[in-house]
Amino acid sequence: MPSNLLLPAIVLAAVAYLIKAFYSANTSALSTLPGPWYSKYTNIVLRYHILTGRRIFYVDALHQRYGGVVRIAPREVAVSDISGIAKIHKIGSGFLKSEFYQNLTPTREPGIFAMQDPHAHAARRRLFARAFSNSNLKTNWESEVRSKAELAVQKIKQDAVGSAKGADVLKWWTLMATDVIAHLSFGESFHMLELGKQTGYIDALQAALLSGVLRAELPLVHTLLRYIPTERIQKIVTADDVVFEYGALAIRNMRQGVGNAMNLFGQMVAASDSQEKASLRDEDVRTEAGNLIIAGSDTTAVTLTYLVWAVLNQPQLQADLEREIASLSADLTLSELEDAPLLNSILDEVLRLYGAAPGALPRIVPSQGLSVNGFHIPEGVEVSTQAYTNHRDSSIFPNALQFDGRRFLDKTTMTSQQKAAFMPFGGGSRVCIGLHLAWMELRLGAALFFRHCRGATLSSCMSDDMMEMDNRFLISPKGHCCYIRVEKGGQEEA
Ligand code: HEM
Repeated sequence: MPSNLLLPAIVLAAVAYLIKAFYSANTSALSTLPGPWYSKYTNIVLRYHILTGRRIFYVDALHQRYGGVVRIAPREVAVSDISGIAKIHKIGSGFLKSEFYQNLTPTREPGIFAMQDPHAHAARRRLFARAFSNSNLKTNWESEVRSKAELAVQKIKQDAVGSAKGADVLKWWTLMATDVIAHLSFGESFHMLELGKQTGYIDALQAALLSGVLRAELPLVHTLLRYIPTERIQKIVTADDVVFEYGALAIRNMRQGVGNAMNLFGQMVAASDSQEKASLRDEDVRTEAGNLIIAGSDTTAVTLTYLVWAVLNQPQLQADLEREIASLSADLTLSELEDAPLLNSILDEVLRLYGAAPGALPRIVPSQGLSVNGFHIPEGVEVSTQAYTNHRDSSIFPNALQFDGRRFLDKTTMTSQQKAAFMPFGGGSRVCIGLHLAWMELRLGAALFFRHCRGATLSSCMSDDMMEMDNRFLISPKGHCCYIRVEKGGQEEA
């Protein structure tokens, strides 16, 4: 082409592209959905908020402005309407998890968290269900969980008493929750609570997760990073391999383990028939062991951290909770904790406002489409719901933005709307499989803390700003810490 025609050709191509983009944006079946004008053309604004850790706030603000159904990107719709949420998450709805999950999880094969095929997922779920049932956890794992929670609180107390800065509860809850789920997955403790820091395997797991976020949100950047030969970058892009190799330990303990050395997979296999056994191959155990650690560590740790922070911000509530815990037996049995009214009400309230996974749970609309609020969303579009918005809806929860530790004291008064909106552990067939384990850790961690660290206060270095939520699928405090102090002599039981 003669060089004097090159520029006009480029301009013409650009104009044609813009006309096509404009045409398809305005004739698409989604063009009538409410939302900001740019969401018809680009996902760049949404991606910007995801990468800056502010997706939940951005989408929530769009719901406040545009209502319960909002187009947030050309092929993505956010739904906060309760009837829409029920349709998306109900069992057998046909709304499958989107590709997002597979990109996010750092393994070669999709594990239970990311699987899309409903039959394969249901089979894996059945296999896991026994091991994660409340009764199995109580019989086989309560003493491990309890001793780790006791050690975590002992470490918190050691750091908190008499020191100016105090103890970082986020650090100790993270080591506790990671030690718990690592022990269950691998069949032996990583002893991170004893070491006071995380192991190289957990470093690799976190790097693999970071690599997954990049793969999900910025695939081109992820590919290019492979060619940058610095040690730091290579650690991130090759972290998958470290995680995969380490999984061999889970396989060995599944086969050889007895008693405490047996892991959850060993228990699953022992309780399954030969067909089910065959469905759990060695590479699945590697995958699942890593995934369970990701799903079961920061989630519980962050929730416990916000619990301490929220309660310490309300001295009267703190005193009442400490009194309730002090009135229980020296053993703090699980059944006592399950029946402790204020403890459980506070935990529900923490899960409402600060549950660790309040963000988008993306699903793909099935062939019949989704009709909600008078709009029709066609097959193939990605729809997502976020508990952050529903849990803060004041037409559902009165004074929704206020942390009210007594809100759930009498759960028989919960309205059907409240029950439908309350989804800290997700819903339907993909509801959190670790929720009984989470509740065990939350109850034990909180009760032991408020028994042994009575009168704790937030350290003077803490500000509300540091506890603002950073949202990267899960939430975590922006300041990456939560320091508390206990006065000498003030920590003993009354
Ligand atoms: C307070 C703590 C926790 C919270 C708030 C939480 C929250 C959630 C949520 C919202 C989901 C649904 C995700 C979706 O639909 O996309 C989920 C799924 C899941 N969670 Fe948890 N979780 C917690 C603790 C745990 C623990 C301790 C484990 C350990 C095993 C765990 C393992 C899983 C797994 C494997 C899934 C995927 C289930 C499936 O797709 O079938 N979670 N969790």
